Amino acid sequence: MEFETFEPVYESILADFGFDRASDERARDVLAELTTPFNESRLSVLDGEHVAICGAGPTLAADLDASDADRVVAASSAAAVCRDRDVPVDVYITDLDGEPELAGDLAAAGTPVAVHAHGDNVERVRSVVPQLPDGPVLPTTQAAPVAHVRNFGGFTDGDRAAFLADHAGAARLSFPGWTFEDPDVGPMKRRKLRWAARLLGWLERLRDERFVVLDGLRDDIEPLP
Ligand SMILES: Nc1ncnc2c1ncn2[C@@H]1O[C@H](COP(=O)(O)OP(=O)(O)OP(=O)(O)O)[C@@H](O)[C@H]1O
Ligand SMILES: Nc1nc2c(c(=O)[nH]1)N=C(CO)CN2
Repeated sequence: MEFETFEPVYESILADFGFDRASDERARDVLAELTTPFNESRLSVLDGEHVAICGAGPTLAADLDASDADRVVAASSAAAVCRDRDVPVDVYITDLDGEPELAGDLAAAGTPVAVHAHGDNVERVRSVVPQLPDGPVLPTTQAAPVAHVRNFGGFTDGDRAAFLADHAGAARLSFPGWTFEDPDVGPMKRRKLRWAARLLGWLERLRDERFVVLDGLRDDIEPLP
């Protein structure tokens, strides 16, 4: 997705959470300084494939057992569940919120790691990114892309994973480990998951696909943009 298409939605997210665009831009610029251009041919493993976009909800382990996807994109701590179940991760998406060792281990194994910088994680970007090998790191932003820092659309790690897989040509997306109405998440996470649902609703319309994970929710989520 082009940033011009995403920008009005980004502005609504900023307004809803009270996030500051200039802080996102500063974080993006720090990430640009700490990284080198990512060779996007590394994402071609997703092209034409049925890609599982793994979320960190409580059903992930069981959903993985039942999944017939060709490829796995793991969002944040979902990658730890994949690792524990010996499910290989093809692409890892993170804002470095969880275990920083996961990003290091996956990048060391050559797995593409999409590292996201935003206004509230710049210190983690500064401490973790210099430890990662250059080639597998795909730097991302939710603000306007600059230099080699990319924005494929999306907000939370999970829905950004879906927008990235879409960009990489995935033929079908499924969503193991996604629970939008999760009683165990706090109010902030709940709000973020609402946005994730809206963003996935937008993406399924753009792709002319129906994501089963949204069944029963569509009447309830405000359409974007
Ligand atoms: N019930 C759920 N609880 C947590 N994450 C979920 C759930 N359902 C889906 N997800 C997706 O899984 C992703 C990874 O979740 P995790 O809790 O590891 O992330 P996080 O680092 O806090 O993510 P984010 O910062 O993007 O909110 C989330 O970004 C979200 O898109
Ligand atoms: N500024 C800012 N941006 C974000 C944040 C956040 O907490 N602050 N959280 C995200 C996903 O959890 C994605 N983007």
